[in-house]
Amino acid sequence: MALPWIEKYRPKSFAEIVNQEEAKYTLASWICLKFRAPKEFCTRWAKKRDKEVAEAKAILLAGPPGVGKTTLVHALAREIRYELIELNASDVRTADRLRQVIGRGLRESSLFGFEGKMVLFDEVDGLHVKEDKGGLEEIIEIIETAKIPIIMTANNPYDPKFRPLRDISLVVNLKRLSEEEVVEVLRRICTSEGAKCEEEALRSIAKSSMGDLRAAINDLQMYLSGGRRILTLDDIKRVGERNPQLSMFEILDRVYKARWFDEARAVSFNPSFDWEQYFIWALESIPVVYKDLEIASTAYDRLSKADVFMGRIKRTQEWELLPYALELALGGVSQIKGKPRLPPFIKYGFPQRLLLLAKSKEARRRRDALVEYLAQNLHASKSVIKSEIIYVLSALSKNNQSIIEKLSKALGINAIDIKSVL
Ligand SMILES: Nc1ncnc2c1ncn2[C@@H]1O[C@H](COP(=O)(O)OP(=O)(O)OP(=O)(O)O)[C@@H](O)[C@H]1O
Repeated sequence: MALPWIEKYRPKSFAEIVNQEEAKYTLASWICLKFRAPKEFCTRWAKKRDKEVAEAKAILLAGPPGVGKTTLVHALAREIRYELIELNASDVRTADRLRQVIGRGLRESSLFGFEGKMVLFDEVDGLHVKEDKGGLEEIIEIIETAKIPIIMTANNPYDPKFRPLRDISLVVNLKRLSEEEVVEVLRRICTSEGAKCEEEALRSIAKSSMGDLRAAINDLQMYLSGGRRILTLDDIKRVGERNPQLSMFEILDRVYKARWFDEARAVSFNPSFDWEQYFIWALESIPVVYKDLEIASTAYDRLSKADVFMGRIKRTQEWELLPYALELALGGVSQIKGKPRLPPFIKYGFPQRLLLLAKSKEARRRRDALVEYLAQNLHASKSVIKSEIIYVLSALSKNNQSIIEKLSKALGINAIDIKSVL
């Protein structure tokens, strides 16, 4: 099963993480000063004695995408043999949910001889402070009271709304990787994949990645997909200097017309590949491409299985399942026994579901404004407004035009538009 290379080559130890020495020293020092950690690890990495490190209640790793924030925390957990409880913004959506997940993680005893537990809040800047009611406060509360290491990551923690989080944490900045460092990692991957990669080709990939190692590794895997063993600068020029940002029409075309499984699968390495969009488009394009009912139903079956995997990955963060989901959704939809020869030009339609959403966008915006206004003024949650109040209001306003006029005035939206969403 082909694992994405960013997972296959994810560093397992501190030493394997390229650059980021400052971050490694700070993180290790904090752990060694405040928690239990193996002596050899502390001797090697805990080089800081600053007061601010010793006093930090939590660590906030900040830096651009793909420079090793998440990898650093995973490697740390492994080095000190701690079990990692990993949370992302969707787990933190409400304080209750967060308490539930953390509580369960901390209550359950560790198997496999872990020495302790630690928590990673990945991408805390993905929290929508306003909607994620109580999520931020709850993280702060957990940090204040926790007896275990709590580490967060963020691309941009400098937004004023995260001020309270910054105030109780030590912000550790990770550096953007240099072109040279990116080339070095790519070169190592080429060697272990048994591929001959021209130095200039790797340099070109590194240059366009702008220090994002994840993007660079994904690009390399895309260029070497389908079992290719040689990569030259010409190959890269042919495909396009920067990764081709494929439109959804091109993505579908590549999937359906792929000659072999890996070729279809390679579409996912394209930086513009968006799983959720692909799903919507594939769902509607299957009957356009496969006229034969049996073939179409096999394709649907595989797509739906992929969706089950994706749902499970989102819920449980079991990323090891990702290759299975992608292979079913791409290779599985593309390579079906008895599939007829496809015509050179297929008219993929723009999905009806997306069209409908686009058409109703303005109406939804007005409705959202109304819901927001009512929620604030009636001190009720948005879901109560949507499920109950709106209907009452709609019924009342039928015989009482003044309600509409008052709302129209308060919201600055004309009365006809208000009426249309009630
Ligand atoms: N400093 C590094 N050394 C070696 N490999 C790295 C480094 N940074 C990133 N990588 C590679 O890139 C992949 C992505 O890295 P990681 O998930 O840690 O990025 P990140 O900084 O957390 O990015 P994001 O903010 O987008 O989540 C890793 O699986 C690893 O293969």
